[in-house]
Amino acid sequence: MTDDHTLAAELATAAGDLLLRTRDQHAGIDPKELKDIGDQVAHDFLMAELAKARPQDAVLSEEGADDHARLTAARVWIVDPLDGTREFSEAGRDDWAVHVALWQDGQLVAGAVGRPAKDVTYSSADNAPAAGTTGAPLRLAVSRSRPPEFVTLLADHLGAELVEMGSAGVKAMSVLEGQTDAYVHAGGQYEWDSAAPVAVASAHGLHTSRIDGSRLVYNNENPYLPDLVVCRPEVAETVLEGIRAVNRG
Ligand SMILES: Nc1ncnc2c1ncn2[C@@H]1O[C@H](COP(=O)(O)O)[C@@H](OP(=O)(O)O)[C@H]1O
Ligand SMILES: [Mg+2]
Repeated sequence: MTDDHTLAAELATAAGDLLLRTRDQHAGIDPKELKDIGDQVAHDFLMAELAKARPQDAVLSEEGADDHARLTAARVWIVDPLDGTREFSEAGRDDWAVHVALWQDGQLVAGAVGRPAKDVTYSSADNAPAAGTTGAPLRLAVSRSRPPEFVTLLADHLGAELVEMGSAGVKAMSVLEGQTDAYVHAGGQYEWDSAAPVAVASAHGLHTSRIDGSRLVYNNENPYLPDLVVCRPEVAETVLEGIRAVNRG
């Protein structure tokens, strides 16, 4: 049987290929319609494949009805079939992703972030350390369409640069690639936005937490998980101290 890390990566890659084909087939249609089609085809694909490969497991998907059987299940796949939906709908953009994570007995145990337009899938099966950084100033990955004011204040406090891009997965993986030093988000998000990125980032030795430094906890009854930090371990204390300072005002 395919192991969980490999399955997550295979599914993220295959759903990503499907999304690339879907985007080509529907080139030129109304972006709103393209977003809906993308969300749906990737969701349907992942649900069908997980039902085949892991029929006993529960699934929490951004695009599916929430089946509360997951709350007593030992294993739950947490998936965002298309993260960075807005960017997917804009011709030529490559900052969108497919997220597939597995939660088991209280923690994330496997995950993959597919970045189809770049032909790359990041996986918890790999544990190579994150790529190096250039040092000062710190670079913070931030939403291009709705940067939280909190992160702008943090960048001011730290003397950091903001690097704008779409998708939570793409932002977290930019830390892994050494393109940024930290991804800090606050003000709203759901478990599917961060589960796979956090599983992959932590497998590669990056720091992952809530903005108050506490552990990110998944498979809660309410999947709202509004904030997170993914960063290089050597800057974690600086970033968390900066967050405390911004919160103190
Ligand atoms: N304030 C907020 N409330 C809820 N979800 C948010 C949010 N800010 C960002 N997100 C979600 O986080 C993902 C990355 O967003 P961004 O690129 O703006 O940082 C998006 O997922 P989806 O594309 O799956 O909807 C987006 O919906
Ligand atoms: Mg998302």
